[in-house]
Amino acid sequence: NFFSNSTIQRQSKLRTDENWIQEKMTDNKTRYVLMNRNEIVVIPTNKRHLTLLNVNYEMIEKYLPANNRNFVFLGEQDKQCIFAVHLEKLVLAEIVKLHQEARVIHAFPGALKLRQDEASLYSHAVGMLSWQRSQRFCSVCGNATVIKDAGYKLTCSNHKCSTHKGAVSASYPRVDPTIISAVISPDQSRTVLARQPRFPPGMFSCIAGFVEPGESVEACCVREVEEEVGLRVHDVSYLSSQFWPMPASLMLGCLATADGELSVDSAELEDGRWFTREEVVDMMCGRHAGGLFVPPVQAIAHQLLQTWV
Ligand SMILES: NC(=O)c1ccc[n+]([C@@H]2O[C@H](COP(=O)([O-])OP(=O)(O)OC[C@H]3O[C@@H](n4cnc5c(N)ncnc54)[C@H](O)[C@@H]3O)[C@@H](O)[C@H]2O)c1
Repeated sequence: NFFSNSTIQRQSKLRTDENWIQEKMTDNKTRYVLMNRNEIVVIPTNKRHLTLLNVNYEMIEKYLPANNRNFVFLGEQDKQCIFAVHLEKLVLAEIVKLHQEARVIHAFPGALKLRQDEASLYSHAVGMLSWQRSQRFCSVCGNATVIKDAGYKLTCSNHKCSTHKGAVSASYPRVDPTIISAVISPDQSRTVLARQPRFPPGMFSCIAGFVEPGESVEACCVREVEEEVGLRVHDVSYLSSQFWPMPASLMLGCLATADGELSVDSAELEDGRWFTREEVVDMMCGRHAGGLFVPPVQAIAHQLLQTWV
């Protein structure tokens, strides 16, 4: 699935080798992916496609943050190391000026125009860098955290902090498991799609929700479908997963059969309906008579519906 098809070798065992990381960081063959929160630096390849700007160490040396903050080693591809770095907006603007066709764009929907492998680099980077930004201080004593393992571990800078003695001695990157399900009628002829108020007008999607502690994927699917559209799910089968960089959901794609009376939770959803297979095909192809549509091909919601139709 899109955002989850990286072709890099993550080389996780080398993250603890500080000398190797330092050497690769400053090697001019190394490539840097630049971002600022939800923005990325790209070069248009044609009207519909973008590529990430390639920058080497020399080009960004003076902008690199102190103490390796906002910085992560993504991995190696064709013997070239790839790092990602979060830079201030003004810095990105300055770098862009040096590259004729480069521009800073909003990652959504911009990242949907990247090649699959670059979209996966972006999702890896945004998941890591947003986690680092959210963990600047120790949750036990409030002192600043220190980055370790090429960006993959944070420890407390206060050596007297109890985290240095306890089992939970460090903070690791966070991934939020989330179910997303195509909910199908028992006769297989219809599926339920719903829309949240924040969706673009006309867009309907599959039922989704975060897994809670103590829940299996199946139990979460049963609960979310019941909560959101009032239907009882009989069986759930897992299809595939997608890392969704908003900022770090792991979408667990399921198919489920459900019956009962549709009852939409109006606190969370603006609308929810049964759609026939034919309607869904029209929505996927952008030719629905009422102008309704489903998420784009890059979203696992689209892939689940594709499997069902
Ligand atoms: N890739 C796809 O096809 C696709 C389709 C639908 C939804 N999604 C993603 O699935 C996720 C969940 O969808 P949703 O519609 O329920 O989202 P949502 O963002 O509307 O969240 C629903 C509720 O869950 C709680 N919540 C928010 N963040 C949480 C977290 N990290 N952990 C636990 N609870 C949290 C909040 O109370 C929030 O109101 C979102 O990230 C959304 O972007 C992806």
